[in-house]
Amino acid sequence: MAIEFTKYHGLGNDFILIDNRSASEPRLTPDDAVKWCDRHFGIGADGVIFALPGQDGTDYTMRIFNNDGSEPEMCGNGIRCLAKFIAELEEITEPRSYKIHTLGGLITPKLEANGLITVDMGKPRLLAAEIPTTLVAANQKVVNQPLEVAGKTWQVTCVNMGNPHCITFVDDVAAIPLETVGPQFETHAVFPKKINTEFIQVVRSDYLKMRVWERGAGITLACGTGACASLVAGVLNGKCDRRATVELPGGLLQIEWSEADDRLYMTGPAEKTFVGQR
Ligand SMILES: N[C@@H](CCC[C@H](N)C(=O)O)C(=O)O
Repeated sequence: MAIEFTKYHGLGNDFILIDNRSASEPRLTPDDAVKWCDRHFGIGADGVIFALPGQDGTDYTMRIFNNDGSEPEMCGNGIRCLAKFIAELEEITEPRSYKIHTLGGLITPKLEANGLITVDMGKPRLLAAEIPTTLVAANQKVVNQPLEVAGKTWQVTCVNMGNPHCITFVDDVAAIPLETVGPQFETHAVFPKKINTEFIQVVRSDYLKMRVWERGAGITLACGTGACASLVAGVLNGKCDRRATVELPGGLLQIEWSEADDRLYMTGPAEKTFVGQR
């Protein structure tokens, strides 16, 4: 039987959204997701997102498969798309927020009157399992660790925003050969769960330029969790303010790491592109 879907994107980071409210397991397998996401033989997307019933007192559960079929814990651009998708399913037009259960914890997107979505992304974790313990043990520093990749030593800071990120500050993001170094970061032996990799150019203390190689999806036009993780890395390295604009190839995100509650707040758009069935 054909399954209905809606295609959304958050700054060009694009997803197939599926109404999965009637079942607690995703309606597609990871193999299906690979086929659906194929840009030549399928619908084409960076991932497939399922709106499932809530659990532990939440309104909904979000599950997501990357376009290689792997399942990440969280997705920042995806959860903005999910908020718009469920508002449409519920026929809600006024501002409201949703409590969403994810594998990365409770996340709360809020639909604003201006059409943007502000997401309470929770607190960053710095000493998560994803931070290579070999590196931490080497000099007991959490930020700015040396890491050998592609024959070069990079200074990296690893931040977990539900999913793991490895951030490097560079002078010129345009000069980074993402297609070649990205996969080598992603599959580096020190990251047993693989990793998302962000390269950040500090334009001003309140304006960062970012390019990303995503775990399980490769080069994407934007990454919300990556933008949050990068701002945290920037603050910890004394390179940026706690509130900054992050410029991605697909557009701008506003990110704040609140001093008051230690939580990250991400504001950006989500747009519906088309509906279909397959
Ligand atoms: N694009 C996303 C992150 C999607 C998951 C990522 N590829 C992973 O495997 O962790 C975002 O906007 O956060």
